[in-house]
Amino acid sequence: MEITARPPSPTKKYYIKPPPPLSPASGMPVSARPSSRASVSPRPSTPARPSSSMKLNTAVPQSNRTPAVPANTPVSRPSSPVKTTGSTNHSMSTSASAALRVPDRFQSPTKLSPSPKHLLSRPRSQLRRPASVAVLRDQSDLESNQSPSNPSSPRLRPVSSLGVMSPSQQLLRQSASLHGRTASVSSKFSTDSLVGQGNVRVLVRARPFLQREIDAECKCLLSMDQSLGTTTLYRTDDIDRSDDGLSDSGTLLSRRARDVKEFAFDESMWSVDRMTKNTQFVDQDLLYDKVGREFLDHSFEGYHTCILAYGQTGAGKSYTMNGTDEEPGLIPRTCYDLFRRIEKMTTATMTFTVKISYFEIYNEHVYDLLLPVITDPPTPLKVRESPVDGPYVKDLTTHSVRSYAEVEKYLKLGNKQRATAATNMNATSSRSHAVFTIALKKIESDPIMDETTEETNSRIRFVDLAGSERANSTGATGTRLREGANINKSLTTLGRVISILAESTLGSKKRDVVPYRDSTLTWLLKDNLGGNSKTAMIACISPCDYEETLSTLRYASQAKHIRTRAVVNQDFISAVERDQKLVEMQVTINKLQDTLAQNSSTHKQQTDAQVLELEKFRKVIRYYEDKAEVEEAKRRAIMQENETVKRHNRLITEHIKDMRSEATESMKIPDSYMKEWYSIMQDTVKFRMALSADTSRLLSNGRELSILRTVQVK
Ligand SMILES: Nc1ncnc2c1ncn2[C@@H]1O[C@H](COP(=O)(O)OP(=O)(O)OP(=O)(O)O)[C@@H](O)[C@H]1O
Repeated sequence: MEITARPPSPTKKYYIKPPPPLSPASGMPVSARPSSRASVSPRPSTPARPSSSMKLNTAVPQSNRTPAVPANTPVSRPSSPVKTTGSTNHSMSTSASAALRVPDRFQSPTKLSPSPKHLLSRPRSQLRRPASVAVLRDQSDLESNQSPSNPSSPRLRPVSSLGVMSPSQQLLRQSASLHGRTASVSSKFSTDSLVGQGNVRVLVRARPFLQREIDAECKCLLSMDQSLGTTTLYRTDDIDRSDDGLSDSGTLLSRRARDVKEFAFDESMWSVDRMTKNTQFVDQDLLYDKVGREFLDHSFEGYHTCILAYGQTGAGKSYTMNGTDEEPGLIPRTCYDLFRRIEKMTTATMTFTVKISYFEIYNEHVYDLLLPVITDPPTPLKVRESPVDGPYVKDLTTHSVRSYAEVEKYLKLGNKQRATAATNMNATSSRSHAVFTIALKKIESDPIMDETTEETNSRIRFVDLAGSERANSTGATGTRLREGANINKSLTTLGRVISILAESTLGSKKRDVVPYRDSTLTWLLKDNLGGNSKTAMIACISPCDYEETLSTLRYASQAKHIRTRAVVNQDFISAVERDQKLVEMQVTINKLQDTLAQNSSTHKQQTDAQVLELEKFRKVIRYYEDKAEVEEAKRRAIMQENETVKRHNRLITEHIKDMRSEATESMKIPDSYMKEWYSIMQDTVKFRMALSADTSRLLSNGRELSILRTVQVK
């Protein structure tokens, strides 16, 4: 497991391959970066490098390859997320020998339906891709993909089979032709693919009826014209439609014409039922052909890509992106195809590394879905902005993967950890926006023949948005209600971002600030919505919910006006610069080693001093410990002595008691003596009393006598 490093410093010097000079179809500058980022100086004009896959088959002479950039023309690349250095220790080359482990269900067509054939079953000869897209087209590739059930004819009906078109359909066709987008699907956006800038591709997919809708006898409110990419929505099924949806005159008849809404998209994909006449049923396989394969092509060309699934809750977003075990969706199919191509393209001079990450935005907080152990409660991650790479999730884990089986393991883990809950509308409703990212790095170098090392970094992003919902439809209360409010808030911000970006594309004079920062979702998708990315939105709709479907279609309709400017994220390093870089890196390594060695010697000295100090302390402690022991011994001796003295005292006390009692015993006076003594005492008292009486008589006599004498003297 790896932790994403902070994006590299913007001061790094890179050489950027210049875009092809002009698009032959549009005459527009090819791969032009937005003017705000125009500080990038282009490399000296060189012929466009042939795509790698083309090289595989056509053996382009090395001398024809892009010449080395002179070492004195470095340019700084302010906005490209391409890294020629940094986190190389994490990267892992996927060599030809690396086993591409294919799960059983992809290996045996008889076992389970999603066999390789199932995943990639459409013959490449039938694929409707822009001419510019380079793909493997060798014979084995074609053979391995030949579908027996569908040997030659694409499942598209010819335009001529549509009959007479309604005026609005004709208008749509005219307008499409005016913009160079004819009904021929194969020509759609080829120009955009060449120049790397173009509108967000918008595809609409209508899902089948769910059991509860069948039980409620809901009626289908949709029809599609796939050749024009139009989707028509009716308020009720109260329309006069013949089997093919057209009246005798060929026009759609509605009694409530004002409630019929018609929208044109790049693709309108019918997945409602296989029985609808003149309508091609879009299963997971065909869906991958329509959008997944082409976007993977772009990734191999070096473009950042993003596919978003938008729609009402229960409209089929998760089914479209992830699918089921039996019917894998866009993400597993893309990953499977990715490793299949890597296996074929890896050579001694061309290697690939693949890293993945998966996070969700739940209640406006970002959570890593690929952490093996999630804390309870889970820790939200912070969103930071780098001047080079724009907004990114700090500390999000990225995982190097070498086979589809490894990706599948991570996907399962992530999907298991994603917040889902049952609502009235969907038994497994996603309560968060999930973003699965594949970082693909292609390194081409031929040390013998070629002077340059070419590095192409592209990012494939799949965004499964949480469903827009009305609280009364979902029956949400409490936590679900709060989740729903947050979901709606971020989707509303996404809507505002889309609307402002669309207005600016349509040349509105009003220059509103795009409120990317108003929600975590739009902030993290900033580049995909209005910057360096080829982006597709798949609007998933229910066949029988007028209001929600209308709102989704309006949303999607605005999104198709957004224009992004994707550039090939490619860097060239000349042999001289590469060597210089190696020398620089070696110098840095040496410096670091010196610092480490210095640090360790200083550290050793410090440690020795500390050890001495510690020893001193230990000695002091030992001294005090010894002292304490002696004191303790003394204390114990005194205690013992004390005890002995106490015992001694007790004995003496007892002895004294004995002696006293003995003495008392020996000093006892016989009763006769006592009686005698008593009578003597009584006599004594009597005598005293008599004496006292006599004395007082004598005294009174004496007083009388003295009075007499006094009188006598006088
Ligand atoms: N194209 C389809 N073919 C067959 N079944 C489909 C299709 N689209 C959707 N479903 C089914 O419809 C149900 C709802 O689809 P899903 O869970 O993908 O909706 P959601 O838009 O992701 O909803 P939420 O936003 O609530 O997560 C699922 O049972 C799914 O299998």
